[in-house]
Amino acid sequence: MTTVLRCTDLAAGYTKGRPCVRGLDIELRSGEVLAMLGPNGAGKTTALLTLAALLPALGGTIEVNGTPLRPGDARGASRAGLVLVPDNRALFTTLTVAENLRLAVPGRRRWPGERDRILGWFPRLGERLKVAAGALSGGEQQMLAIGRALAQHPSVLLVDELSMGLAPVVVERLLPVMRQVANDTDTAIILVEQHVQLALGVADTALVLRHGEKALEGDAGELAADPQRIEQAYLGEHTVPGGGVVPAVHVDAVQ
Ligand SMILES: Nc1ncnc2c1ncn2[C@@H]1O[C@H](COP(=O)(O)OP(=O)(O)OP(=O)(O)O)[C@@H](O)[C@H]1O
Repeated sequence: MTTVLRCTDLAAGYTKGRPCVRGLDIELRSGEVLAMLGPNGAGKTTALLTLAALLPALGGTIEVNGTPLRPGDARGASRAGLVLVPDNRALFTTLTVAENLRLAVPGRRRWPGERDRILGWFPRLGERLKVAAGALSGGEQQMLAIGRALAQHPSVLLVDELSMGLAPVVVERLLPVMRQVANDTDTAIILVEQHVQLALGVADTALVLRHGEKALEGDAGELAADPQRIEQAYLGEHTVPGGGVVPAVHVDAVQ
């Protein structure tokens, strides 16, 4: 597997000189699924927006397939194959499912083939092609948002909180599809996710951001088997008299 995305010492944020993400290194190979985890406000969305160059990096470098991206060059990032599914899903709510998909398919690609490829991952959308996107359920809207992103044949797909507003049972069905997409297409995927165990169940690797810095990274399966490490990375740890280290909150508190 080749490295498709490499970011080194990335600093990201909204004000020059005041990064809210610092020193972030990521190396992602084709077909690899990375779960980016961390508590609210840790900087996950900021990191994704910066990788997609929708926010100019405040420091560090981002390379896609060995080519450096210019900070804030969103068009260049998209041409290089970085595609973001934002947490608001960014659909044309008054257009139908078919129209939303059609608009995402570059002209040179044949529409029916592309549509059928996407419906292969999301057959439910096939039953809803003539329905306005705004009338879909939350899960169907998420399928459509991901389908639109896949129509662009990304080499790196960045998915911000797939589970936002969805029932856990829907998330349980959707996350494995992301694994399937990575397997089928060799697309590398970064999943920003609050459902820690579900995300670890489909990812190859995981990292935890806390206060804008990487607090933990490793093999997803190993981390899934050791929830206390995740919990400590989320919540920090404090020492108790006698020198022991205890997590601040019980492991079940981390979804
Ligand atoms: N548009 C913005 N302008 C200024 N600061 C922002 C903006 N958006 C987010 N922030 C700040 O950046 C920091 C990181 O936020 P970010 O949304 O990246 O975290 P997150 O890990 O994605 O959190 P959540 O899980 O709640 O979405 C926070 O301190 C947040 O208040």
